[in-house]
Parts: sequence; C-alpha cells; structure tokens
Amino acid sequence: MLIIENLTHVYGNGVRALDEVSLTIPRGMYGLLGPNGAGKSTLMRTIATLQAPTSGHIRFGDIDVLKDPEALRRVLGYLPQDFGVYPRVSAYDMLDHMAVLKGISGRKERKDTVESLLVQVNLWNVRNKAIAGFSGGMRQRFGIAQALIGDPRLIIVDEPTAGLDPEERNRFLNLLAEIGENVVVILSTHIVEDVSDLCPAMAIICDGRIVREGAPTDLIRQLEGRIWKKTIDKAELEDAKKAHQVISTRLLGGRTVIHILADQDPGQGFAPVTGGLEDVYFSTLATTRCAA
Ligand SMILES: Nc1ncnc2c1ncn2[C@@H]1O[C@H](COP(=O)(O)OP(=O)(O)OP(=O)(O)O)[C@@H](O)[C@H]1O
Repeated sequence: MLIIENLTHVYGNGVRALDEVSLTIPRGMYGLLGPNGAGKSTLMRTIATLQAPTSGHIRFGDIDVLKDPEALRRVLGYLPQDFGVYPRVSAYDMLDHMAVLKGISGRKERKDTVESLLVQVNLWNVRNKAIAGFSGGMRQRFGIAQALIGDPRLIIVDEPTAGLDPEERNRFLNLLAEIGENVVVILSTHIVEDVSDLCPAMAIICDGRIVREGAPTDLIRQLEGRIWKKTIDKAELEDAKKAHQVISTRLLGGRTVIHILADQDPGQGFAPVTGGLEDVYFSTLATTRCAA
C-alpha cells in the first residue's frame, strides 16, 4: 500500500503544483485523472523519487520514501511521460543494458529476464530492431518492459496512452491490467476511458488538489438521477450554459449534445441519462474551482 500525506510542491517560480495531497493507494490498478497542468506528472515524479517535495510524507509498505529513496527505487518501475531520446540500439540490447543498471549482474539471469519481458510485451519479433524505428505503441510497450525489470512492487505509468491508436491502446491497457493484479500500479492520465476500463479505484486531481476519490462505480452511482441530456443547435449553447450547469458538450451529426447536472428535472426537453465516468469527471471539474 502506498500512503501519501499532505504532499505539497511549490516550484521555484511560485507555482503550487501539489497542494496538501493525501491519498491511500491499494494494490491493483489506481487511476489518477486530471486535466493538463493538474499536477499529475509532479506527483508521479515525486513518488518516483525524481524530485523532492516542498513538504509532506510518502510511505510504501515499510519504506519511508522521502527519507530512503534508494529503498523505493529498488522496488519501483517507472514509465515516464516522455523518454526524450530513442536510441538506435536494438530493443534487446537496450533492455539488457537497463537490466545491468537495475543490478541484474548474472548473465543467465539477465538473459532470462530480458527474453521473458520481450515476449510479455509482444516485442519478441522485433527484438533486434532499433527502438528509434518503433511506432508509438511499440515504444510504450518497450517502456513497460523496462519498467518491469526486476519485478517491481510499485509501477508508475505517466500518461501512457496519449497518441496511441485504438488497437495499440487496447493492447497496452490489457498488458497493464495483467501486471496490475499483484502490485500497485498508478496510471496517470487525462483520458477518462483509460481509468473506467481498468481501475477499481481512482482519484481526480485538479490545480494540485485531490477533488474526488473513490471507486468509479460508486462515483457514477452518486450521480444517479442528476445527469440530463439534450440535443441542441450550436447557436443555443451559450444560452444553455447561462441557464444550466453544462458539464459536457459533444458534436453529433452536426448538432450539439449537452449533458447538464441538475438535482431536479430541468424540463425544456431534457431527458435523464445514466451517467458514466466522463460525467463524474466533467461534473467534478465544473463544480470545483478548476477549469478543464
Ligand atoms: N519544472 C517546473 N517549473 C515550474 N513549473 C512547473 C514545472 N513543471 C511543472 N510546472 C507547473 O506545475 C503545474 C503542474 O504541472 P504537471 O506537469 O505536474 O501537470 P500534469 O497534470 O502532469 O500536466 P500534463 O497533463 O500537461 O502533463 C503546471 O502549472 C506546470 O506549468
């Protein structure tokens, strides 16, 4: 279990990227959902011991993460938002090199580790090709392979599906779900479906604060009877926004479908809808101070 208490991070320029964040993250897949600039990467990098917070505490099992970052690194697998450079070396050689860095010094053990990871992430057939030539999805699967070296007990993946096509996204998420059964996996994302498809527990972060937390099914249930839908012309949108708490708008066949949050039937042609996690997310952003 990962326990985060009152974590605050203020950057040198005065931006308060994390503001008293407290979270208890159990084993399994945990979704951290938030718009751009919410503080997700700052939180992920802080947990991964890549930057020290201004204040707060993080514990993982019996490890005091901020006091003993080395201990955390030994059990951590981290897939950053952006690797930056993609080398011209082969996937096999790169993984082998990273396994050395992770301390797997025995030749036989390393060979077994690297080979089984390449099979697990479905890159065995391209193991001798340069990573520089990989597609986005292949790079992300390589990223997961390197994060899994040494059987980590805490895995952090930062916005892993951005830019993947639907097939690669599915393949990647299925892989994560398989891994996520026995360890703590934190999936940071601004894509609602990534969380609704996979995570039994989640939090929404905005402006550096946790603004909602729980199981997606419970959060959806809390909205029961409060989400209403209507199809309007685009020209009517401004008036609708003035009259109602519009939480989402979507174009459909040239018209605009709006969802609003209302405790009672708003009439005017609105129909009740069964909310989804997207409604939870957008209503949370709309009713807290943060702007998506
Ligand atoms: N090194 C930095 N120096 C100053 N401000 C920073 C730095 N890194 C991030 N920030 C600011 O901190 C806030 C949180 O950024 P962060 O990257 O953690 O958000 P995020 O939720 O990961 O966003 P995105 O989805 O766009 O990656 C933003 O206002 C950002 O501009």
